[in-house]
Amino acid sequence: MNILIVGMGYVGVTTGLILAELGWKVTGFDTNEAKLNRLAVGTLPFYEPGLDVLLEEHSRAGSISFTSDFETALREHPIIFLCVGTPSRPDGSADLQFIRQAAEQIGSLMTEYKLVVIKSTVPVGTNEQVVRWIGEAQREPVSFDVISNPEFLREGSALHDALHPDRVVIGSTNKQATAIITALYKDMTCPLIVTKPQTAEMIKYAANAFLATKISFINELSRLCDRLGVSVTDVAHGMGTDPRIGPHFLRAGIGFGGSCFPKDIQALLYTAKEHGSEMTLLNSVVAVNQTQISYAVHNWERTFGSFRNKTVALLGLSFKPETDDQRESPALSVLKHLMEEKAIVRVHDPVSKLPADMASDRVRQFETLEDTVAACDAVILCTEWKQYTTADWGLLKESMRQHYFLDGRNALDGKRMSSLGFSYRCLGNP
Ligand SMILES: NC(=O)C1=CN([C@@H]2O[C@H](COP(=O)(O)OP(=O)(O)OC[C@H]3O[C@@H](n4cnc5c(N)ncnc54)[C@H](O)[C@@H]3O)[C@@H](O)[C@H]2O)C=CC1
Ligand SMILES: O=C(O)[C@H]1O[C@H](OP(=O)(O)OP(=O)(O)OC[C@H]2O[C@@H](n3ccc(=O)[nH]c3=O)[C@H](O)[C@@H]2O)[C@H](O)[C@@H](O)[C@@H]1O
Repeated sequence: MNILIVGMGYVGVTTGLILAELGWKVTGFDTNEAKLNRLAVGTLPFYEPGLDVLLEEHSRAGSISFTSDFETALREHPIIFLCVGTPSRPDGSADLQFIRQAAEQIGSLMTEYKLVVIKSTVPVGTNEQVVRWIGEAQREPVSFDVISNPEFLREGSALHDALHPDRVVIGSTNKQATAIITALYKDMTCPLIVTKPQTAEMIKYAANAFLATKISFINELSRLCDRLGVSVTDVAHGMGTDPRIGPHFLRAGIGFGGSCFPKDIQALLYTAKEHGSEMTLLNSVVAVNQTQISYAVHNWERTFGSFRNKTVALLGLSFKPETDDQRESPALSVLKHLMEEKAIVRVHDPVSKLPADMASDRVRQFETLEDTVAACDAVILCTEWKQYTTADWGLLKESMRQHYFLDGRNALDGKRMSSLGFSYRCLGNP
């Protein structure tokens, strides 16, 4: 079966490569020609471990290719996956303009049956809306189906997550469409959950909202742990061994960021408001996350003093390790705070670049960890890249002016750092 993927971002490229890996012939389309050109020569437009190898392999084998000719591609592919972005509008609602564009283009150009699969994260009711958009754009009636197939991969481990998902969710009311998508995923060993499109759409938002809730829960608890002299890491371990709670997403730190949790929570809250439903808990999840960075910074200031005119090494720019994605990155919020406080900031990230509008003679990015920490008064760890957690801090400390280590991800062993001579502070671990 030939599959056309519309939208060559993190999800589109990963989905395309996974489907190629499952044995299907895939073509990628994007309105951004520069992205297509890069992909066509085997270069990923973003950093994601392992995908480059698959891209090279499947490009060489001819199982994946890229095109900017949508009309021809549509003719040659019976199945179309929509993987375009669904960013937040200023009011928090999901902006469906890219979904609509793609749907109308499909409708206006299709001349025979198509199965449209919505992989993007979209609010409940979008599946029916896409059916209307395609139908209205058709020049003459041609049959088609639209099914929902939300994606649950994480950036940084996209390849593993997409190849070994915990479940595949399919929102479909049509037997023929369900049979086609089931055949596509026949080699996946995980449970296949077939449900109504609206339920599939809600499952995606519910999963992200619940994961974010776990993070805000542990972050709020970490503030109390700080006051009580209790280690939140030990508490998370103790509670996480209960299988009803689980050990994941209980790492306290400077909060969640990324292209999805913040926007998806806002979209769910907007849907709730639209339907007159109050989501008190989810509003609090947002509130905790929004105040977590200022909590962390003020906590550190109590140990370190004011950041004014101090030289600080800020480690990590991306919203989590193993990605170059800086969307809603807590690291950038910490950096903004340090800039407001007139600190001198030496920035490092293994793959992510300092945004040009944040660079100045007081804020510079350095290539190596050694250069970054040299003559610094404090290190602030914002993103727990392995390079930072496994570094030889005993050696790095030698070149620092003062020896404060402020760990925004509770990623290092506090006892060990103290034994190396650091004044080590993290969150919820007094
Ligand atoms: N990034 C992630 O880890 C995950 C994202 N999602 C969801 O998947 C969707 C895509 O997310 P990302 O891949 O991160 O987005 P992205 O922003 O990396 O990529 C979106 C791509 O769509 C392209 N595009 C926009 N309009 C188009 C059109 N009409 N035709 C063709 N291409 C078009 C853009 O040029 C861009 O390359 C979103 O709804 C997101 O919420 C779901 C699970 C994981
Ligand atoms: O819809 C999406 O886009 C995706 O959103 C998240 O994936 P992602 O945002 O890539 O990364 P996560 O590993 O979930 O981390 C999100 C944020 O939470 C933070 N986090 C995570 C876990 C934790 O215990 N504590 C914590 O602060 C991370 O540092 C990061 O800033 C979900 O985990 C995916 O299942 C989902 O598909």
